[in-house]
Amino acid sequence: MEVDESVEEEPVPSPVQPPMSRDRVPLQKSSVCSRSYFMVVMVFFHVYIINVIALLFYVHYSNGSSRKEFASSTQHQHRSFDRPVSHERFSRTMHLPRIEGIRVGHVQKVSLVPNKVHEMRTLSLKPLLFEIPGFLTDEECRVVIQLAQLKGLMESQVMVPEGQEELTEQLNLSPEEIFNLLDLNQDNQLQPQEILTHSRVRDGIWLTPENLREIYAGLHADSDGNGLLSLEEFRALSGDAFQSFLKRRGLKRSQLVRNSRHTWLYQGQGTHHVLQDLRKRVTLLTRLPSELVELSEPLQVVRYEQGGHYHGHHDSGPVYPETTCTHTRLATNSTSPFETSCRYITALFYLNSVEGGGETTFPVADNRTYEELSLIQNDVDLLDTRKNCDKGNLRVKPTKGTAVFWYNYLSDGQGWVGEQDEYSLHGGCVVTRGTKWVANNWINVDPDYQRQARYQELVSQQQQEAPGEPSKSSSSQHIDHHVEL
Ligand SMILES: O=C(O)CCC(=O)C(=O)O
Ligand SMILES: [Fe+2]
Repeated sequence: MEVDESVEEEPVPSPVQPPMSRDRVPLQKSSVCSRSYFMVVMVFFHVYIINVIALLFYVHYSNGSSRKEFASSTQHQHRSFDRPVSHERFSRTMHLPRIEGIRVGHVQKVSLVPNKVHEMRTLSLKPLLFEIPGFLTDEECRVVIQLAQLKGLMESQVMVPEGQEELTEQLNLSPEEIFNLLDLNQDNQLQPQEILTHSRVRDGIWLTPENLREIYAGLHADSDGNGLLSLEEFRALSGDAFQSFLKRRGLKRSQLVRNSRHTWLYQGQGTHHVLQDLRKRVTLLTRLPSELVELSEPLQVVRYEQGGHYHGHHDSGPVYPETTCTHTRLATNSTSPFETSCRYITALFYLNSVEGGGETTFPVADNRTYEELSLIQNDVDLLDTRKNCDKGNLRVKPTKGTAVFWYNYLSDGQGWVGEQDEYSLHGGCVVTRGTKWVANNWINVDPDYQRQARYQELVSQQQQEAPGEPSKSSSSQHIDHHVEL
């Protein structure tokens, strides 16, 4: 390419050049060079300074976060469990695998014990629910039942709940305020569903729509007879009118949410090998990290007599921003009123084959929609396992040695716990003949990753500080602070 050098050396003044340009002192070549040189040096100097600062930040923060890796059990920090730990961020190093259901009826082979292959059948996709026949041997069922009997079982639900009147008195609520609390859909009327839900949740008393009609009639509560309570009608009732009416009428165990006895069996080191084996098998089955399973609640063994039942419920509560989990409470120093047992998975074992009834019902499994208030209708209350088990979508027959397991939460799409799966609603149908023995293994995971991580880190530190001692943070707190659902 040819270059017209004359143009370079003697620029032709342009007619549109600003007048000032002519007056400029022509720059010497050497001064142009030194100016450019200065600019380049300055740019390099700034880039260098910025790099050094960035490097210092990187070193500072990367040291910090590597210390805070999830369950960094190799590191020994001299921090006791009682000392508060806060403002830590744990990088996401743990993911929760979720077993694929594929489709209802799909069977997958799983290897859980040497020389045996189990078949795992998908029972529903909403909730994700599986059945594994022969999960326990007959001998293992016998051992678990005998250990529970040896330990002793207690009533799963007390007849008279305490402390409710005190709360009402302390808060000094007006009838309007109580009415508003009960009016879930805020339509200024109390539907039977609203009263029934309240009674079941608050007192654990299972009123039926017929019971309610009987109470209204006995107390002359529904003066216009439309089946609803207006604020005026509600005001006319005294604060504990319902409770006093029920007390006068007498309360039977069959009118409670749950009519069974239960006990808890630890599954850690030093316990019967069958209990430890079961826990290992649950880890293999769920494919969850073993530390999660080990830090979960002990095994709950339940006995239903003839006539026993457990009405429809969720094993775990919904996730609100204020929700805290019982199992991670010690690690978070929280005193939230929204505390629940965060049970990611329920593994339920049938320890005997029941002669009559006693199925586990999943009334809305694989339903297209879920609407809480429409579960209770005047003619059919799908939550009632004494009356309406035959009307639900899915029932599992209790067969000795069979396990069922399901997810109580959906995934958050990033390998952690997401929203509660409302379709996991279930209950134990009334036992019409014989006795029913089951055991629950719940796997606790906090939907808040940071809280779960902090909890596990604290437990691992505690174990390093006092090796061999049972962790104050794990099984024992499930017993001490267990929230009955
Ligand atoms: O007894 C059953 O079939 C269900 C038990 C149950 O849901 C529970 O114990 O939470
Ligand atoms: Fe349950």
